[in-house]
Amino acid sequence: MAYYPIMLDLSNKKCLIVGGGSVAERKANDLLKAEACVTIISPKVTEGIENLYRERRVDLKLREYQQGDLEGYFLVIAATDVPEVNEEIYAEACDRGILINTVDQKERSMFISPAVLRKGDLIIAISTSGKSPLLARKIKQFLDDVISDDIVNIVYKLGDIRDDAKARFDNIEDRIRYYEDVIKKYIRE
Ligand SMILES: C[C@@]1(CC(=O)O)c2cc3[nH]c(cc4nc(cc5[nH]c(cc(n2)[C@H]1CCC(=O)O)[C@@](C)(CC(=O)O)[C@@H]5CCC(=O)O)C(CC(=O)O)=C4CCC(=O)O)c(CCC(=O)O)c3CC(=O)O
Ligand SMILES: NC(=O)C1=CN([C@@H]2O[C@H](COP(=O)(O)OP(=O)(O)OC[C@H]3O[C@@H](n4cnc5c(N)ncnc54)[C@H](O)[C@@H]3O)[C@@H](O)[C@H]2O)C=CC1
Repeated sequence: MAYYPIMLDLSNKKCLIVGGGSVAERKANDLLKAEACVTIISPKVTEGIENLYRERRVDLKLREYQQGDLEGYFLVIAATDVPEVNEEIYAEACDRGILINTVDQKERSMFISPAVLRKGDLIIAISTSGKSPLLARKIKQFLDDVISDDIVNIVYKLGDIRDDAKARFDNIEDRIRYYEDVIKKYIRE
């Protein structure tokens, strides 16, 4: 499988997770970090999901998945521990043209989740194309240790000077030279 990585804007988009175990909880927290509107359908849920519901951060339907549940959603994650149910959800998502991630079968997924390191606006996503999620997590931890938190300010400042540079320099070559000088200065510091 040759994947195409993208950065999706999920803010205020309706996203559904079917299943309420530890995998569903991890995916729910990641979707919330992206400011998505999250609904979970599952007869049983973890304490973590129960807390998210109590804090009104997710909507919850305490029942099994039914055909038709995907109506109106932008994205769905099939995270039950029953392969046949995940297959049904995948089939409905394909019929409706909804983006789907099936946690137990990458062949039944239109996208898979990378391990994600966030430092302010810098987002580093690591995928092994599904070969070893554990390795993806370890690489994330390694990068977290070696990339200083100063990067948060550097990215912020570079974002800030960009509008100014567009007004100051007419051509892109001059702008790129300017950004490179600023980046060199910050990295040296
Ligand atoms: C294909 C994919 C689909 C998807 O979920 O999107 C998938 C599938 C499966 N994962 C399984 C197992 C584990 N998954 C993790 C952890 C994570 N899994 C994540 C992503 C992905 N997992 C996608 C590919 C990512 C890539 O391309 O590398 C991460 C990165 C992000 C996230 O989940 O959001 C997150 C780390 C988050 C972080 O810490 O940052 C751990 C380790 C742990 O829990 O510590 C284990 C146990 C160790 C191991 O197996 O490696 C199993 C077998 C279950 C079984 O054996 O029963 C399947 C199914 C299969 O492979 O058949
Ligand atoms: N993608 C990933 O990162 C990983 C995937 N997995 C896979 O993910 C699956 C789920 O893992 P866990 O969360 O640990 O399992 P779990 O057993 O803790 O949770 C399964 C959840 O699915 C719910 N469920 C069962 N039937 C349902 C139905 N018909 N409708 C709605 N909800 C239903 C259960 O109530 C439960 O809340 C496992 O089968 C495993 O193969 C496991 C580890 C990591």
